Amino acid sequence: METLSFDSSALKKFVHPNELGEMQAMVTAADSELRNGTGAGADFRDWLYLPTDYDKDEFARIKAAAKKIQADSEVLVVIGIGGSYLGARMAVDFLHHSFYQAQTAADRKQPLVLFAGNSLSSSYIADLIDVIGDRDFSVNVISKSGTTTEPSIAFRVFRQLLEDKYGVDGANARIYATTDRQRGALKTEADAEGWETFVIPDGVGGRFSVLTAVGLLPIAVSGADIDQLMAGAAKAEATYVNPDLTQNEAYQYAAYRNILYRKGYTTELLENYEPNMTMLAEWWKQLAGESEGKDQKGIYPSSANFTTDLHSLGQYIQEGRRNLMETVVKLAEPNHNVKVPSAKSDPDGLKYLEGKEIDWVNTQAYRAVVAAHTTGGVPVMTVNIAKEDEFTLGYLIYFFEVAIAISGYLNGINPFNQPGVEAYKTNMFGLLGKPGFEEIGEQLKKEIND
Ligand SMILES: O=P(O)(O)OC[C@H]1O[C@](O)(CO)[C@@H](O)[C@@H]1O
Repeated sequence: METLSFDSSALKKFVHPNELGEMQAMVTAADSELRNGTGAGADFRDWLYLPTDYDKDEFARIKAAAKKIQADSEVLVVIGIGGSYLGARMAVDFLHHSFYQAQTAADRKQPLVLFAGNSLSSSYIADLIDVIGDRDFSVNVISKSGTTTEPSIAFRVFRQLLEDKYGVDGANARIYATTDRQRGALKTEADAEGWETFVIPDGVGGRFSVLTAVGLLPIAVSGADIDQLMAGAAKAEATYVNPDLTQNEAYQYAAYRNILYRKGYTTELLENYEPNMTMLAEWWKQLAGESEGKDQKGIYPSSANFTTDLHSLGQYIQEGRRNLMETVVKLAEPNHNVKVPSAKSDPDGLKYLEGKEIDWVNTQAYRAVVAAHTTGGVPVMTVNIAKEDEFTLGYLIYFFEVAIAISGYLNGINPFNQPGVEAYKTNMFGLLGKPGFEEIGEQLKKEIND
């Protein structure tokens, strides 16, 4: 099958055949805003050409650094939050063994890539230190701003750990900083300490940065093929250039989700039938939520993992409030095919499935769910993907990035800023007593009777 195909055939009950064509003028305008830079946030569109127009020298340095880390470390601790972590995290899950973290070093062959700085949980940090134990490790600290609280705190902890284990010079040789090309606290410190640095390009926002060093270094360290990842993305870049809705499936997806949104389907669930795509949905949730949720509007991005969640959320999806739409990422070819075994007796009534591939059962479940949810009033779209390999993942990443950007313009917002995330940070700095935020802190403490 093709690397990716978008299937909207289950939308018939919800979208009249003429509606897609009626979106064409708006889609053409959104495409022009995106590609000609006439839309809001135009300075942050460099991800659009990233699969082909990237720094080849840096790409070679990423591979060299990955080789060094593979040679001298059993663990790579990747420190970052939001767009500075989700892409690498979802890619490592998508591309490796379902029990990647539980595999022995010999089976995994490459360093274990673990993540920190994506919460403020002290137990998580302590447990991660425990899991590293005596093993050799390196740190990749990733932050565009260089001042984000969660990764900054984690970096202090793991830098200290490195220095205790290897001394200051030894630690400095094991720290890799991915940050702004020239500005920011992290860049300044990296230059002063001699850490190897990689760049988050100016024109690429965090949630669009997985195909920069942000994602590429950890993904390469995990042993995945980043050439293939970029090749898949490059194929998608070439495929999704035509604004004609009959030709461009990424734009179709953008148009349909906006058609549905305007009919009251305000929450979109990204769904999978493969547990190792759970983090794919988390990555997509930031991409969609931070891009589109502003000016008091936007589709709320949520997710569900099937068939697991059919036994928890399934009831709500089938019969709850009718504001849901679903987008399934459906895998065509699993990495392994296991069959339902034969048994001597049939107490579980599974005789009729003996010898059948479990993936075939999975696909019948998907087909059954699409039919049931459609009947229940939930529109379902499907993104069919060929394989769980690097090429397909690169393609899929680009599909979602370009679709969400077009979708944002269709809804009349700036898809590339995120002003809303500052509100909690300002309050938190006030409560923490950060210099410059004292007044806000005092005011808040009064409000919450602290
Ligand atoms: O890379 P940084 O600057 O640490 O930011 C991490 C994340 O935090 C945000 O700025 C939101 O707080 C995201 O947009 C970004 O992906």
